[in-house]
Amino acid sequence: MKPPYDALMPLPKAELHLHIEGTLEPELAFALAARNGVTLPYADTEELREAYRFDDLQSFLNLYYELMAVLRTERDFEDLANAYLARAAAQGVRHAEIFFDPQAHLARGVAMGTVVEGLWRALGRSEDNHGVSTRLILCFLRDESAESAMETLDAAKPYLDRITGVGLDSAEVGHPPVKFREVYEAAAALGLRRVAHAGEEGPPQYVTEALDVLGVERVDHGLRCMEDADLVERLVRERIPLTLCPLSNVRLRTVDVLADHPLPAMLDAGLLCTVNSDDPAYFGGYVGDNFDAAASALGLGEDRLRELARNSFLASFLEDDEELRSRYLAEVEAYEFP
Ligand code: HPA
Ligand SMILES: [Zn+2]
Repeated sequence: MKPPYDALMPLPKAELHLHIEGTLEPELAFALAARNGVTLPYADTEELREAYRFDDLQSFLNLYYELMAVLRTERDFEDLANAYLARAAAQGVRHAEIFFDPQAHLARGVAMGTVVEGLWRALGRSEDNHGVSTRLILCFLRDESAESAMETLDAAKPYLDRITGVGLDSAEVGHPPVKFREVYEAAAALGLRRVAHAGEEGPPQYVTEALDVLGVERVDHGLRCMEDADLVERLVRERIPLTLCPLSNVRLRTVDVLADHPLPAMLDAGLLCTVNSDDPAYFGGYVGDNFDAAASALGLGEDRLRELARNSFLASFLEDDEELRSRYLAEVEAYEFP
């Protein structure tokens, strides 16, 4: 039986695929615009929300990068992160591994230190303030050059005590993982964990390449692996987690409707799937909303939902705090659906 909506909010979960810039709600965008004297090309929040009609990844990214203009100071990044953490905590998130896109800020003259220290003002106090443990993952923009990615990694070197790993995002098709071989090697040599978006809009070969060439430990989206049975078998055998984002897939037209989402087939195949929100301000919901929508549309029962919550902690980068991971896993097992 499908649990009622409210049951899925307190279910303890980790969020592993979340772009902090994608949590910028229209109300906060206008507040920051006013604070920083930035003019947005929209009259009000309603007109801005009207612009949230996406045909594909690129049409979303255009708006995503445009709105970042309002993020200028450490305090802006702190406020952005605190707003996310409060919403996430209210939806049962106990641990969040958060992506950020420094190149999009450096290009606007906002320094790496402003971004990282601003985010850290919120993340460093998140366990106390929100009851959410956090990690930070620096993403390279795959539609920028490999040289730019390497320069970005260099710029991040003074802040590596704040950064757990690297990722790869932005426009996927035409920008295969192999383009970033050297920067991923350099990141690995610095002791950073590695993930990458692959198989969202791009072909299954990009997933294989992310594993073989970049050495990723976790694949973001990875949806299109389902087109390649050998790849699915490998992902199952190697226990490679996939960070799925159901509402994002519908909004960006990767799947037509949620009822067609391959999540149940992926779980049946034995894949280590997790459910996440991606860019919740743009895609119609935070992670609890993704759990709820997926449960309703796909008829997920309690066992599947508990499996997804368990997977989120198993797939997290909590190797540096196994005690905390064990505590979270125990919370998942003890959770009683009302
Ligand atoms: O869903 C996404 N895919 C790729 N790049 C992104 N950058 C923010 N969100 C996304
Ligand atoms: Zn993403």
